[in-house]
Amino acid sequence: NYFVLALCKRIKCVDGKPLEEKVWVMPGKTIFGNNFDVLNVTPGKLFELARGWAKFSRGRSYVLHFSIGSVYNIINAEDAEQLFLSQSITTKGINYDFLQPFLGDGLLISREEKWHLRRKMLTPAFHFNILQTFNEIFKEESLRLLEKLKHLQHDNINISDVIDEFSLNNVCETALGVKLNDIDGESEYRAAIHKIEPIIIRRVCNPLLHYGIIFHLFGQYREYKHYAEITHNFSSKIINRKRKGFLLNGNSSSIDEKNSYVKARYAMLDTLLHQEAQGLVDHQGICEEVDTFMFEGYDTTSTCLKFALLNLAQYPDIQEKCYQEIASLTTFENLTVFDFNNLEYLGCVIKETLRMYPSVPVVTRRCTKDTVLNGLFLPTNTQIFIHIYDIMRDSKHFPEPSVFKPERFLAENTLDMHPFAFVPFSAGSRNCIGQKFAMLEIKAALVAILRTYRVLPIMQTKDLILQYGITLKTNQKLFVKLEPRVI
Ligand code: HEM
Repeated sequence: NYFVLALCKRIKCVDGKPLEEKVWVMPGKTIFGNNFDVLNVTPGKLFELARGWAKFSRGRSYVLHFSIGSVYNIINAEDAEQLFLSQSITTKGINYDFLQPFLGDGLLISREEKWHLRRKMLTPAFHFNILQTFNEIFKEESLRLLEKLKHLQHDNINISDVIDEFSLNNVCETALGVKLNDIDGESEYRAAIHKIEPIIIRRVCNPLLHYGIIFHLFGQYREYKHYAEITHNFSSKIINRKRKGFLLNGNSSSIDEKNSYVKARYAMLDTLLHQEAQGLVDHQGICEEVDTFMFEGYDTTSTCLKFALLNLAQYPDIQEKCYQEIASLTTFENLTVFDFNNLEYLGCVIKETLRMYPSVPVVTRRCTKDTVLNGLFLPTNTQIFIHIYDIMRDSKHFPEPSVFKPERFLAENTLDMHPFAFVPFSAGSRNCIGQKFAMLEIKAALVAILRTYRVLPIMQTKDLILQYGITLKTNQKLFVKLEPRVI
């Protein structure tokens, strides 16, 4: 149909049948395929457009045609399964290229051997033993969060600022091992990230800006560079601070490398500095991982926490059930990782929040060679967009998908759940390395808040206007009100 695009290599069915038999081929608005469908749309419009496509295809995965090539959009668990299980389709898609000046070639973006080595190097830094030490910091930071909320409790509270700060403090103090108390530039770092996000979405939506030279000349390259520098200056301060402590306290001598029974475990930045001392990673490598973990560890978790608070405010009966679950716990300071893990209903609330408002609504991959997936032939450079948001709103697996029902995640209700129906942390080899970290941090914050306050609604979740950022965003500020509990 698109004769202008006919020269491009296109997706085909392996068995020679028409493509429409396997996937929905989304009609474009012009003879230029879907190129002009997304041109210069806002992050909000893009989100709306993608939901429209998912509705139009009635749950079938669909193909879009662009001048840069075809995009295979996966929107159901059945089609996601083979992708997540694949050991060969692990290279990230085009939108991650645009993140590169900000995050460098860290774990999120890197590929092949480099990714493999780094993942192996950093996995122990998220081991259960390490989480136990992080738990103390999460609790400390949760108590500091309560202090802040105490001063705001008489007003409608804009939760973004306090939660963002909470989340960034946590990741810096745990994974990076540096307290932010006397390091300035934290709020500038957060502000810079929020300036970078729309620049990236704008670039994704304009195929011309995909070309580096055009983005440099006519895109927001200078602005992007400026904001990326702010984030890098902040992360450099953290690395320098940690490096000083590392040199002062001595380094690799404290690791019992020879004794295979004693496997020392360190927070992420310590691990990297130890590896640097052994020549296994260089300064550049440390910077890119710190940038990656600081961003991934902060923005994703704070997004989930904000939506969880909105949901709890919206559904007082659900909030009450959470309160009943935590009411009998010991004092907050004495809560262990086991105590938090045992909070089943609160866990269900967090999962249902992630299902309806996934912090990462879409992840992407690129075919680095001709590939066969789900009976489709995908030529080299085909982009694959895995719409986590749509997968988790599929009524086949989650009846009444727009209704907030934490009970869906009670153990007895998940026995027959499709293994790839609930994938907020992605799945397969490139799944989220920080998922247990995130669940623990979110639980600590919610327990602290819920045992002290009743969270009251100021806005309705149905009125939220969602939009794409690097993480899920809303185009309005998020407010709740707090009422102290009388115990
Ligand atoms: C609710 C919180 C979180 C959510 C929903 C989330 C979600 C995700 C998703 C969907 C991916 C896959 C990205 C892709 O395939 O392109 C991912 C990867 C990753 N996440 Fe998370 N994440 C969360 C918290 C965290 C935390 C707390 C950390 C670190 C402290 C973290 C670090 C990472 C890293 C480094 C990767 C890349 C892993 C790799 O490719 O090997 N995330 N996350």
